[in-house]
Amino acid sequence: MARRTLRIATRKSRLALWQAEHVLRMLADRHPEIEVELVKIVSTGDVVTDRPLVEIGSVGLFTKEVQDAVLDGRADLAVHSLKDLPTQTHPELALAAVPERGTVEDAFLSPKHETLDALPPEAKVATSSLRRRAQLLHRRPDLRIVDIRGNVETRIRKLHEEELDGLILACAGLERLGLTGEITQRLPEETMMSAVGQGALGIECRADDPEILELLSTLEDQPTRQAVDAERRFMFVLEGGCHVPLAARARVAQGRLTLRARVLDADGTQQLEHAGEGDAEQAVQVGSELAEWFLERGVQDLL
Ligand SMILES: NCc1[nH]cc(CCC(=O)O)c1CC(=O)O
Repeated sequence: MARRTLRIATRKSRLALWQAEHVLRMLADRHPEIEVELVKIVSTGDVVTDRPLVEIGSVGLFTKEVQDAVLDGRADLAVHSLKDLPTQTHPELALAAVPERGTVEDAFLSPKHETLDALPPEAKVATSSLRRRAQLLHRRPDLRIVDIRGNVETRIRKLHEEELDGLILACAGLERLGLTGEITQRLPEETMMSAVGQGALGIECRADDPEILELLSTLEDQPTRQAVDAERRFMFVLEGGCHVPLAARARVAQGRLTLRARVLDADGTQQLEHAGEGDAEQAVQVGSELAEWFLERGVQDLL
């Protein structure tokens, strides 16, 4: 390595810092000769917290500024929650490594109620995700879904302060922040299918930086990469950039990949679900084929 010090671009939230430090530790373990440091960046998604995510609307709200730091040379690599990283990749950046995935499921948090199904009629549940909102309403059309913004700790504070009956968050974030004590119920896939890339990290560097690409390849976990490749291709083919309530979960075992996906309308009135499978090495193809299945059934009209 010609460079003695590697700079990792990350957001400043506690979760983002944990994730960047996790990557830093993995790099330090594998390459003790290299110094690694963090470059902390503020993203639009962190600054604009008074408006619903859907309204701000642009993709890459949490990732663009962090990518910019890599593009203009302030950092050598960037660590993102893969869930937040648009499926349309920047032409000058490469998704150099996807490390082993953490917990994929969502969690239900509630100070008053023991399960999601035990919520009283018209209970107030907070989330800013279209996917979570639609799936909640599909199961419980009576629920009042309220928008919530801010980082994980802020949302948990609001849950307790603002008379909310429940909150949905990713288990992965809560585990990383040592907040599993806040989890009331881990939601099964049937109730709340996870987002594309949920629980996984994406590490980007400049596409024309072979030294860093090779170094980062040591962090790669192949089954995770195959799973998220299938999920991301599914979303890429279906979405074409607009936000729709969509969930997808791939699993890889013994070289086989199964991909299950769900598309809903905004109010969860209609839900379409289907699964596909194939050789894990054909992950991308499994993703596009499943997306085609949804397109053939007129899912665009649903959206
Ligand atoms: N958009 C917010 C975000 N992005 C990644 C995570 C948690 C980690 C993950 O799901 O991979 C979260 C918080 C949440 O959804 O609860």
